[in-house]
Amino acid sequence: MTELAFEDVQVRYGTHRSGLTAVDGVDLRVPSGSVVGLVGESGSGKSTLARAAVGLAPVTGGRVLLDGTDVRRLPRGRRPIQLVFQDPYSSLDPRMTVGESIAEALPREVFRRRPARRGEVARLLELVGLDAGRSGVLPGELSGGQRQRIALARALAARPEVVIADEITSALDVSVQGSVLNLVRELQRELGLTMLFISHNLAVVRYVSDYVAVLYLGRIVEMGPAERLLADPQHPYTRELVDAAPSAHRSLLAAPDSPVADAEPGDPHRPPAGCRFHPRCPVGPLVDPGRSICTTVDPATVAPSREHRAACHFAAAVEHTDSPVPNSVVRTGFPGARGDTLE
Ligand SMILES: Nc1ncnc2c1ncn2[C@@H]1O[C@H](COP(=O)(O)OP(=O)(O)OP(=O)(O)O)[C@@H](O)[C@H]1O
Repeated sequence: MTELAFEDVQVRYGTHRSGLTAVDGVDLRVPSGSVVGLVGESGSGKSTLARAAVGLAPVTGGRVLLDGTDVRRLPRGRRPIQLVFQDPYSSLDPRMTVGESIAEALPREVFRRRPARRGEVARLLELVGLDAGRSGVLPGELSGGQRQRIALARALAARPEVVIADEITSALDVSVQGSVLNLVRELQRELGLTMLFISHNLAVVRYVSDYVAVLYLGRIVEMGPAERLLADPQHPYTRELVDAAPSAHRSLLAAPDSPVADAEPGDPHRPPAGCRFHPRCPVGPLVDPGRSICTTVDPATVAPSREHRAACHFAAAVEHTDSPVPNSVVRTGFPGARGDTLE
């Protein structure tokens, strides 16, 4: 079992003058064997963070750590972090049979021995709920849900310690989303995987996650145990997401796969000064001009409790909107950032 940690990670695209900082100082820990759900609207940097973990996006600051070791220092040939994408076509070659695609991802010593290779492909197909006899079909002959199962099998073929699932059910019919999510949960538990599960759909995240982290304009604005955070969101942005999501009483499958908030998303090319959320915040200077601190001072994460934290000067005021005392006096890191613990 392995812990994944992002330590003050920054990802900047483009040049100094014309670029944008898609991920800006993210501290996030995915404890060994647990699922952290990462939510946030389109453009908040979710995929960029995922890609940074596997070297597909440029880490321009901070570090990504696997059990304390910078992923850039891992021995060559080791692929302990596997990324599964929304569109399985991006990871499956349409000209290769699904068996070939899975085999290709096996460790070299297994791939070289034909009987072992065959046996392993059959085992992986069964693991993801498909008939081992289907190894000869092409991805185009399969349904979207089946292709996503193949993509999962291919990711697992590499024997990862960490799986990052990036919107893996978003492109699927609502009718098959549930079965793929169930499979993901079963595999994660059975194999003891550490998982970062990315989705813009809060109902989906609620279903699979032990912890939830909320990303807004490249920054984590709140993190905590899933149940607690969703039942009692501290950051006004998280509250917006929770209010916009289908209620827990409604079926997951009935949940519309819609963005979690309707408001105009922030522009990462020109992030606002102070708190990045202040131009749309329902408890900030828009409603109370006395709260000008939000336009000038970037809020650190504040701690209603050790496990559950929000980066808001007036986090407590989300519930008690008359609270006059800025919470920004309490400055601490997120769970997992530099030695803090989630347990
Ligand atoms: N390769 C790239 N070059 C330049 N800018 C990029 C690149 N990839 C992403 N971006 C920009 O970085 C920001 C974050 O994008 P990212 O795809 O990480 O967000 P996201 O939260 O995953 O959104 P979505 O849910 O729409 O995929 C966006 O403004 C996006 O346009």
